[in-house]
Amino acid sequence: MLRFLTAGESHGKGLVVTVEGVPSGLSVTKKDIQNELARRRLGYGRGPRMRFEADEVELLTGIRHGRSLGSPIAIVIYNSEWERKWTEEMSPEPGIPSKVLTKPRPGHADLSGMLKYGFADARDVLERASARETAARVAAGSIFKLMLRELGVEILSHVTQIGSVEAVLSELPTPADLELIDSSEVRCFKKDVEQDMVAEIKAAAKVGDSLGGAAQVLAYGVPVGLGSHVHWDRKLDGLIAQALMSIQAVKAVSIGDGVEVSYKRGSEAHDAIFWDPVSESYTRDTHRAGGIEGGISSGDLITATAWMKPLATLNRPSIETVDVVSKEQSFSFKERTDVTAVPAMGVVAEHMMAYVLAQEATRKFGGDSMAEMKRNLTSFINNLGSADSRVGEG
Ligand SMILES: Cc1cc2nc3c(=O)[nH]c(=O)nc-3n(C[C@H](O)[C@H](O)[C@H](O)COP(=O)(O)O)c2cc1C
Ligand SMILES: C=C(O[C@@H]1CC(C(=O)O)=C[C@@H](OP(=O)(O)O)[C@H]1O)C(=O)O
Repeated sequence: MLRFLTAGESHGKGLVVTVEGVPSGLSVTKKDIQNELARRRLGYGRGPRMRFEADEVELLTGIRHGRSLGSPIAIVIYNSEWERKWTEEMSPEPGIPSKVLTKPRPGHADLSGMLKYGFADARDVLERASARETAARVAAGSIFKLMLRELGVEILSHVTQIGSVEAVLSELPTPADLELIDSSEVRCFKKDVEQDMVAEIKAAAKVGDSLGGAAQVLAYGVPVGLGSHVHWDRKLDGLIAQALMSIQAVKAVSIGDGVEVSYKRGSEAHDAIFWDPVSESYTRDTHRAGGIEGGISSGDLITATAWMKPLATLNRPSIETVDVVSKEQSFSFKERTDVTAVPAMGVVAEHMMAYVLAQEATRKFGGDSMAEMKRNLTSFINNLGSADSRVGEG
């Protein structure tokens, strides 16, 4: 089964990710991974770190001469600041930190993590809770995207909301629009809204505040049949929701028209089915269900939206908290922070969607090599509708 595991602290030496179950023969280069990591650093409103963080990648195992071997792939992403600033504070050697953080930040994992793991220093929690970890997810996800591309699937994302500014689209972006989206300061497909979003971020930054928002992920070319209706934990919509919700600060996820569809009547809420004699396949001219019915991909465009809360750390005296030693009412310690990270969250969401789809594709089409997996997919597609020969008889 395809799976991945990340390790690493935000200000440690680096992040590590191990990816297991990638078939042999997939073309993977360091450049492919670096390109996706560079996309994650995009977005107006990020803090100072994204200006110097280089996400330096090292491919340790599982890839030889640019192709996967079918063995576990291990990747390291070095943290650019480690050598300069963090060798003492984050040292694995026995010792005492020079600064102990005793005023947990509301909205972060600090206090719950300290209580759960028995720490008196919030840094013991925040280093791992930080969304720095999403760089490792994107490194893994870039491999899943390459796998999916071989199967004809392309995934993209775009920002649909920052703070109170929404981008209402008449047409959804396609993979051909990805470059245009990435060239937007806020990764917004609607150019006339982009400047309003930037203005909203500037206004929040000016008063030391933060913003949330939303990004939509679209997966084109997903074949029918990923996920399953037979068990609750195999439903594709459930798997996507979990993957996107696991991204730091994401607080809501919808599939297709999601919340919006609940306001409609049934007659207006579903995607009618048509037969296209040219392509000899079923088609839909609306995408309300987000490409998933009964937990199974329908062959239609998959869409999901993730909503992010306004970031909890502020560039001004923060939200009230308690000092865990003195128990005195206080303000949380100050950490470097982004004003908003919605554009980056969209990129991370793409890669988490890629994980779910690649994992389900592996489950459905199997194979130890990419060639075998592609043969299995082609055979499945070519035989669609012919599985039960009794249909149409009697
Ligand atoms: C790409 C990205 C960057 C983030 N940057 C910050 C940040 O600079 N400051 C902050 O307070 N939270 C930031 N967050 C959110 C926190 O990591 C998150 O709120 C925290 O770990 C608590 O998790 P929860 O909000 O999911 O409960 C970021 C999240 C993402 C996805
Ligand atoms: C490091 C990243 O994001 C970080 C996520 C983050 C948080 O609290 O989640 C807080 C900030 O950390 P720092 O204090 O090191 O600047 C962000 O920069 C990254 O995305 O690579």
